[in-house]
Amino acid sequence: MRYLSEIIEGLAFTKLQGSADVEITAVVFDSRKVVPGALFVAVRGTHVDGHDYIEQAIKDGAVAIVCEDLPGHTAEAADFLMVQNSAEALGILASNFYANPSKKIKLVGVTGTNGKTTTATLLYQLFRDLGYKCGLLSTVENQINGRVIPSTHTTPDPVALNALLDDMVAQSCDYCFMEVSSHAVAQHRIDGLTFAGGIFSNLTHDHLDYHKTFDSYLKAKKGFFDALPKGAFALTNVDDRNGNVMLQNTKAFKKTYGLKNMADFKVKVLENQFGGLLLNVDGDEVWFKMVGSFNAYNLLAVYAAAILLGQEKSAVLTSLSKLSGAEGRFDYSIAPNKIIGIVDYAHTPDAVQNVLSTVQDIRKGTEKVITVIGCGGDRDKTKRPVMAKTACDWSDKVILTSDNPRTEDPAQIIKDMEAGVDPGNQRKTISIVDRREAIKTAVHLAQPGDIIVLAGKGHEKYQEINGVKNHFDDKEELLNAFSKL
Ligand SMILES: CC(=O)N[C@H]1[C@@H](OP(=O)(O)OP(=O)(O)OC[C@H]2O[C@@H](n3ccc(=O)[nH]c3=O)[C@H](O)[C@@H]2O)O[C@H](CO)[C@@H](O)[C@@H]1O[C@H](C)C(=O)N[C@@H](C)C(=O)N[C@H](CCC(=O)O)C(=O)O
Ligand SMILES: Nc1ncnc2c1ncn2[C@@H]1O[C@H](COP(=O)(O)OP(=O)(O)OP(=O)(O)O)[C@@H](O)[C@H]1O
Ligand SMILES: N[C@H](CCC[C@H](N)C(=O)O)C(=O)O
Ligand SMILES: [Mg+2]
Repeated sequence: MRYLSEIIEGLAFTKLQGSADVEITAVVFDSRKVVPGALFVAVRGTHVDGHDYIEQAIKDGAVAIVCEDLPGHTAEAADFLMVQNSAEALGILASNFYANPSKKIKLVGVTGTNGKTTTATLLYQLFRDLGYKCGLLSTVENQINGRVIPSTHTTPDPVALNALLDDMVAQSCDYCFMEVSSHAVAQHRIDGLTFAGGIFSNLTHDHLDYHKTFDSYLKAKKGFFDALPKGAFALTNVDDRNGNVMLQNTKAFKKTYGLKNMADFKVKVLENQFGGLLLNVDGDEVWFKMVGSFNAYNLLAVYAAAILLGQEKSAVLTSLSKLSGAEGRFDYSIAPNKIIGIVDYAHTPDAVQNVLSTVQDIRKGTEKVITVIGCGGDRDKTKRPVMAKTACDWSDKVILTSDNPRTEDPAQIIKDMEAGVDPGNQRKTISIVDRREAIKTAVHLAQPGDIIVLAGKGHEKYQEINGVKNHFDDKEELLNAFSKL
């Protein structure tokens, strides 16, 4: 329980009505979750306007309201505070409500189109191996010192986020490694947090349904670096064409990493096999369990961040060489008849190309690559034809299927994908709406030694169809089909 006066510290507002010193039991931005004594923040969303629920929130016991526009009639029962941007205010209010946990832990954020989960998870695994207490906020799951807390978003909303950080502080965590999605920056989910460092992985095509243009997607990512405080580090991938853009306006100290361009931290890929990567890291040759040269970037980012956080090189490399990263990323299994199956979360054109080009780099030569791929419904439609084209360009056979259709017609999503397939590649593709059947067919078509790539769902344990999440697990389906061979 805290007083309103404490929660609004640092918030720019026009006080309109009330004492500003009532006791607050919770900060809530969804009227359906209001409890007696709550502070309700009215946020304008993509579907509805939280301002329309102010009256309901007060009926349900809210004692204070933060809003951008005052409703026609204001109930005497509540304090009203008017702000310019409620979403921005929510970040500050949530941080204050939990007594600013991000200031009591070293918080490191990872942003970029691909590699966030891998990088954040490796950092979490590394620092735990080095003996620290840590938290992780990621797409796959959240964790506090090994305790798993299911995650619903890549970056949680500000209230959930601060509650998790507060829990980490209570569990004496030294570090928290978190993913920062572009939605989170644009929706102010990370406002009010104090970061010790930020890492940029890369920027390629994704989420244009939400950001509309690549430029505004870029601006969202850059916004994270612009807001980093002095004293934090801003670590960027200079091989990405937007890597330096991230550093343009940051107050944090700037550090770079890369495989190709001049950088503060560099590695060289010496070997790239199914068994892992042999890298030269600042003169030391080290084997890592992670597969694919894109993972050389993730490993380098993790290594660089660990050094910037004051860790010792040899201890970092020894620990890092043992780690295998997040679930469902280049996860491979071998069938009794030697078919290889790879489950990977590639759900952007660049990730599809990276995973498939890696397979091409490390396969022995004569084997065929069969890719099973779909695209999510109610998400960026423009990536569908590109992902299908990329899959065809890098595979011998492609089975176009469903990912999470959500509220869309799965057959139409597949049609959108088919539109991207070059005429010369059309005979390479088959379309099978049912993902389970698609996986079975891939296994059926494969000869010993062939490589099957199941792209897009990685760790996901469900398939979302019309608002219902049915149990579905690519790895389980793959192993099931293998067992029937
Ligand atoms: C498009 C998007 O990002 N939407 C997020 C947004 O919801 P919204 O703007 O649609 O909210 P809305 O339904 O219009 O409601 C507006 C406001 O009215 C309130 N409301 C609504 C109804 C009601 O009865 N009472 C009430 O008070 C809502 O609580 C909200 O504050 O704010 C919500 C609260 O933070 C999020 O849960 C929600 O995520 C949705 C579920 C989602 O699917 N988001 C995805 C796209 C996402 O965020 N992805 C990123 C990146 C993924 C990645 O690349 O890894 C992520 O970080 O996970
Ligand atoms: N550094 C990288 N560069 C390009 N592609 C990558 C990189 N790391 C991973 N990938 C590819 O992207 C997929 C997703 O990786 P990961 O889950 O780490 O990314 P993410 O940024 O967290 O994605 P999301 O936006 O869904 O949270 C992987 O399965 C792999 O195919
Ligand atoms: N974090 C990504 C997940 C996509 C995963 C894919 N399986 C899908 O459902 O589209 C997003 O929100 O775009
Ligand atoms: Mg992620």
